[in-house]
Amino acid sequence: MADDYLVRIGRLIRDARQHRGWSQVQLAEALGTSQSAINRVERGNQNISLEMIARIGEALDSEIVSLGYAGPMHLRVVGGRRLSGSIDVKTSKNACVALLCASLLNKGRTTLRRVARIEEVYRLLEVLNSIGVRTRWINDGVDLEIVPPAELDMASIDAEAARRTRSIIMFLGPLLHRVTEFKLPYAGGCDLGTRTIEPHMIALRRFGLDIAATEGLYHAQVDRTITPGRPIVLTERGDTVTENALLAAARHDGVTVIRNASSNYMVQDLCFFLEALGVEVEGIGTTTLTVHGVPDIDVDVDYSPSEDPVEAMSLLAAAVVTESELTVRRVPIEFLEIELAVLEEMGLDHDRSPEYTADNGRTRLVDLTVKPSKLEAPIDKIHPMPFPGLNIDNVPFFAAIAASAQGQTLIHDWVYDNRAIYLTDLNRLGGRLQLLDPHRVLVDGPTRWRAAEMMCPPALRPAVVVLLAMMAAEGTSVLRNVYVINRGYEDLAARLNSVGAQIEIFRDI
Ligand SMILES: CC(=O)N[C@H]1[C@@H](OP(=O)(O)OP(=O)(O)OC[C@H]2O[C@@H](n3ccc(=O)[nH]c3=O)[C@H](O)[C@@H]2O)O[C@H](CO)[C@@H](O)[C@@H]1O
Ligand SMILES: C=C(OP(=O)(O)O)C(=O)O
Repeated sequence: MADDYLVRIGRLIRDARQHRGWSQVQLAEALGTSQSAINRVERGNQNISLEMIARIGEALDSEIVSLGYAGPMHLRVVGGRRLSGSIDVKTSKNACVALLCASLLNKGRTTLRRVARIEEVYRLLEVLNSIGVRTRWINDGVDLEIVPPAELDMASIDAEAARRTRSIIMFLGPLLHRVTEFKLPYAGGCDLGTRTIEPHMIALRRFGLDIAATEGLYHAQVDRTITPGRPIVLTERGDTVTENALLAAARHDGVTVIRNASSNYMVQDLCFFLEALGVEVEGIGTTTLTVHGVPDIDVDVDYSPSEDPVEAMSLLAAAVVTESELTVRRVPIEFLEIELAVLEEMGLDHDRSPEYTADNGRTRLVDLTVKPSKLEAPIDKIHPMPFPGLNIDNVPFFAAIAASAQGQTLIHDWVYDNRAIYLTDLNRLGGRLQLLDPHRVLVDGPTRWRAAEMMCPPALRPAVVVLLAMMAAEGTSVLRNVYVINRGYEDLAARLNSVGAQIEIFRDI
């Protein structure tokens, strides 16, 4: 029995080490011991003290053993502090998840640079690992290396991890080229109301994919005699549906035309990656994409996803609500132009550096310095549109910004059934937001924010908006259960602390 525990603890340590991207030698050096000792520990052949487990956990920045269930993460925010200095935008959640799915197209090794270390990525890695894909963090845990097996083990899929993310839906496009029959758990994710997958089904049917949904599973069957032929016209200009169609087209032996395609940032990043795989894509950045498929992709590819415009917007909003001067570096400006035009009309004072190129060699970046400004409510309503409109995921940040402005702002989030409703959580912090209907919120500003203790709304962007308001509120606030924030932001608390915030992470015992 004791031996069994040693083996299990050894396995946990090995996983945590690999997750960190360390070799046994590196861990041994950090602990002042030998590689052979680490090897014995990982194989369960070494009695190990609690003190040693704690030291290993510390070295690997990972809690190896917790008492019972490791409780949810909470944040304690001491608000009213001004931010200052500069902060870098990380790579985007939405491109990273698409690229992880896209790695299934490739028989060779895929290396993705500076992948966001976020829960959404971790869930997809768990799923990939469970079906036999080897992944490891390299270069001090910064980059990710992905090597698919010759045959995928779909029967062993980690259904629990899969159900926690909607992005799993993007396995369909690549998988239809690898397996003729498979089961995939229903796509999950934030609670934003109904999110149909019908447009995905309609697009992928053209590649012979037939899906029956029963008992929490999509039962997929592929008829390889069916090929797209005439152009695929998407019924919605959605981001992931466009990506799924691209992923299916990438290995289709022929030319596929996709119309009403999203030209949003993550789609562009995926197109650049497909080009690196040798798949020619015409029309990148437009709503008609022409894909010259390559049936057999076997290359060692190295790609750097670009920076996240939604994280850039979040950081910019943090500066606005805390009335700070803050430089947000590596802002993908093309995907934030409309937001900035609206903010400029509201009176936001900011400087932009000359443009420079992201590591993908394509996306244009700037450094943006936001200055404390007297904001006025915009005359027109704030509402999203598919790119190049105001980004759907940036809309919630306008609720916090509007609350800082003088006057009334109408926010119309037509996209999601539930998301606008969560914005009224800001009222617990002194906001004056009136829900006109499930999609429209009238925000009265300016706001004298006050501290509060509350549960995180179960939706990523509204949750971050609440956190920003807590940063603006004098006193100590508590935000409970922040998994949804960690789903999309890497080390947000620590990074905000690095520019002057005071946010402490704590957990229930
Ligand atoms: C992993 C990823 O990339 N996620 C993004 C992606 O999700 P994803 O592409 O999965 O978004 P959905 O397909 O759920 O679309 C979002 C909502 O918009 C509606 N809709 C969309 C397009 C359209 O032309 N008409 C229309 O009505 C859909 O019915 C749905 O209710 O796009 C969303 C909308 O930009 C973003 O919030 C998500 O962050
Ligand atoms: C809704 C979002 O993403 P997802 O598609 O991952 O739920 C988001 O990023 O705000």
